[in-house]
Amino acid sequence: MACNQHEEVTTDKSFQQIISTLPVNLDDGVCKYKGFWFPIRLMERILSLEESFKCKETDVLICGFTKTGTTWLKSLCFAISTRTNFDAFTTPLRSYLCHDIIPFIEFQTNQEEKNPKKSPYQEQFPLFSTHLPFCLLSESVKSSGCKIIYICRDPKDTLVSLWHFVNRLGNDQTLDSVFKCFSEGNNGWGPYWEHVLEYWKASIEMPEKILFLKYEDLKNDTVFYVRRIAEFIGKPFSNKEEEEGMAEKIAKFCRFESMSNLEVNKSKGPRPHGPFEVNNNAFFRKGIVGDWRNALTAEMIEKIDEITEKKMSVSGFKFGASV
Ligand SMILES: Nc1ncnc2c1ncn2[C@@H]1O[C@H](COP(=O)(O)OS(=O)(=O)O)[C@@H](OP(=O)(O)O)[C@H]1O
Repeated sequence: MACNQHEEVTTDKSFQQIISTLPVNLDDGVCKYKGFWFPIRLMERILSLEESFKCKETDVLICGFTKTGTTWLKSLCFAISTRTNFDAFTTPLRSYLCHDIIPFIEFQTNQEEKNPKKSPYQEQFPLFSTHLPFCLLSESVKSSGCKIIYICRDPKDTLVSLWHFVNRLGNDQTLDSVFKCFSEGNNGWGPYWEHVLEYWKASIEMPEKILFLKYEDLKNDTVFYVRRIAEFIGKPFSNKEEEEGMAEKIAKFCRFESMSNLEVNKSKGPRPHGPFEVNNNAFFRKGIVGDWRNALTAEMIEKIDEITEKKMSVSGFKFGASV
């Protein structure tokens, strides 16, 4: 079976067989595979991608756990890749939600749709995205010269963002229940800490292949990271672009205040998003660092910090801004 950008995924009995053996949490609609939990409805697609997603040298895969800033990173990467002038990236970004320009590969459920739509921009600018953990990326992703850009975020902000998001989906869930699920690692694509650690370790082993970013760093100095991403994908800013202030223009256009105010991001939807239907504005809430202080209880903060310390301290990895 082939599953790449050009070929179609079909139902496979062996995938069904694997899925039937996986631990399942029916309350949350997730099953566990290779240490991570995934929505059952996406599992066949995920297995297929793991087996046969094909990458080219020129592809860039944008990766991140849910609610860590993938929408923002997509807009930045798209703008950086497509920039020839201001209109070249602002026109598409004014017309489409980033997730429609660069869809998550596991959300393209092409069992339902015979010919899954690939964004027209992907033909020209090979950007793809996924929430999948590093261990489930296909052999082709790992062995081809394709680049990976990963974003992570403070787990407390990720949790709070997730809680608001699930409520925007109409799943009336208390902070307590989302906290329990997140801290136990049972939510889709979780556990979060292992997700981050895998990419972090891989980025140290292969710095030329994986660029590891933090939401907080991007917030502190977006222009610096716009330049960093451009260099990483082999498209550094020319002297002329520097004189024109292109990196600054991209950072400014993609910042939360402008993206969340675009008509397409304010009012369009609902749209399919993996196993859910969601309005575009669900991807834009506050876009700040440290909002957990307004939501989490002292016990929750203590518990998340404790898990972070336990799981991350050996690696030397620290969440939050680098400086
Ligand atoms: N442009 C820009 N700049 C800064 N922050 C932004 C931006 N766009 C979205 N956001 C905030 O990112 C959070 C959503 O994360 P994701 O985009 O990864 O969500 S998703 O996984 O794609 O559903 C969510 O964070 P919270 O505001 O804390 O909920 C969004 O508001």
